[in-house]
Amino acid sequence: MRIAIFGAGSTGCYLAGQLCLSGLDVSLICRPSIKQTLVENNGITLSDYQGFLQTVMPQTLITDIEQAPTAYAAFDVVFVTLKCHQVSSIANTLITITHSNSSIIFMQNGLGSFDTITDVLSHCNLLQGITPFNVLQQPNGRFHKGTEGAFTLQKNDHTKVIQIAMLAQEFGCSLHQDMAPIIYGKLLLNLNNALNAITGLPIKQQLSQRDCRRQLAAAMTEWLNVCQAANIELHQYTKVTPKWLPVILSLPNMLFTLLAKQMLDIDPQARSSMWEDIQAKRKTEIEYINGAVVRLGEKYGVKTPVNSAIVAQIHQLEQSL
Ligand SMILES: NC(=O)C1=CN([C@@H]2O[C@H](COP(=O)(O)OP(=O)(O)OC[C@H]3O[C@@H](n4cnc5c(N)ncnc54)[C@H](OP(=O)(O)O)[C@@H]3O)[C@@H](O)[C@H]2O)C=CC1
Ligand SMILES: CC(C)(CO)C(=O)C(=O)O
Repeated sequence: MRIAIFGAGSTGCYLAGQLCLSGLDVSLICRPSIKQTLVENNGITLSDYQGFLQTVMPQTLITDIEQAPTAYAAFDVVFVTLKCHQVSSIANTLITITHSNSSIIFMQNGLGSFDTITDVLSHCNLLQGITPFNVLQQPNGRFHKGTEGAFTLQKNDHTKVIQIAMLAQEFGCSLHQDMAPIIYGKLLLNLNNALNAITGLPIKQQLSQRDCRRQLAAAMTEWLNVCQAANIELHQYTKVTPKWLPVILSLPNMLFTLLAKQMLDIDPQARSSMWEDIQAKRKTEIEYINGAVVRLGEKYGVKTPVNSAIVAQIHQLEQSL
């Protein structure tokens, strides 16, 4: 089984590293700067907040598909790990590198990017996946996992093989038939991405401040209201059920610290991917995250002023950089 990671950046390199260490055949399709970093540092170094540290080199590093004839119809599984707004631009290349039995697994946060591509890719199996944890790209080809969780993939014959290989290395990997609750539930957590980028603080420090938690609770409450109106079910990622999260987040600091130990058991330096985007002066995924809450709110007649304000603030930040 040949696997490609298309758009290997923070999460893509982390996933590639775990797959390689699981004994799978992995190629990266990445920017020349990533290739150069990996060549100079003998591969991808995976590290995590619990002390894991290992370096591994993927089989092939491709920076230009047109210069890689061995990539034509070559991949049985392609993980797409680029940003939401970049997904639709790679449709033709995805067709070129896959065959009729391939599985393409889209690993984006938020809502909407998957829908932009499904119509044009009807030749093979289209799946979704989620990275429930944070990955920060660091110097020297190091990719650091800052929070807990394991890759979550839609179930089919390819992902079953991947899961077995990953579990054998104790990496964790969960499979689900119905990805909708997984994606919608993750969106609830991603409502912190923009707030984290706005405060500029590490997530742990941000969540230690009650005012910051209350803003997050307000944004989450709007999404929970939309989900109730739209009859959307949410997967539970935290110890408490989604509907209790805003309540817990709004507690005074002492009570919150006592009750939400797991939420604060994260790397002191972990930040959201949107914080990384703002720092790198890249376009953010705000329209697919808080923007999606606003759009669905409009559709179901639920007011979402908090998320609208967050969208506007992030657009302002994008323009000021
Ligand atoms: N980072 C994180 O901690 C988490 C991220 N996610 C989600 O995962 C998805 C991916 O995020 P993340 O890994 O952070 O993204 P990154 O921006 O780190 O990685 C995407 C990579 O793909 C590259 N790329 C874009 N287009 C192409 C192309 N045509 N050919 C080759 N390379 C390309 C980008 O280069 P360039 O920048 O030059 O365009 C970048 O290096 C997002 O939806 C994000 O929300 C989910 C959980 C955690
Ligand atoms: C893991 C989490 C929720 C961390 O903020 C994330 O998805 C992101 O940074 O994009």
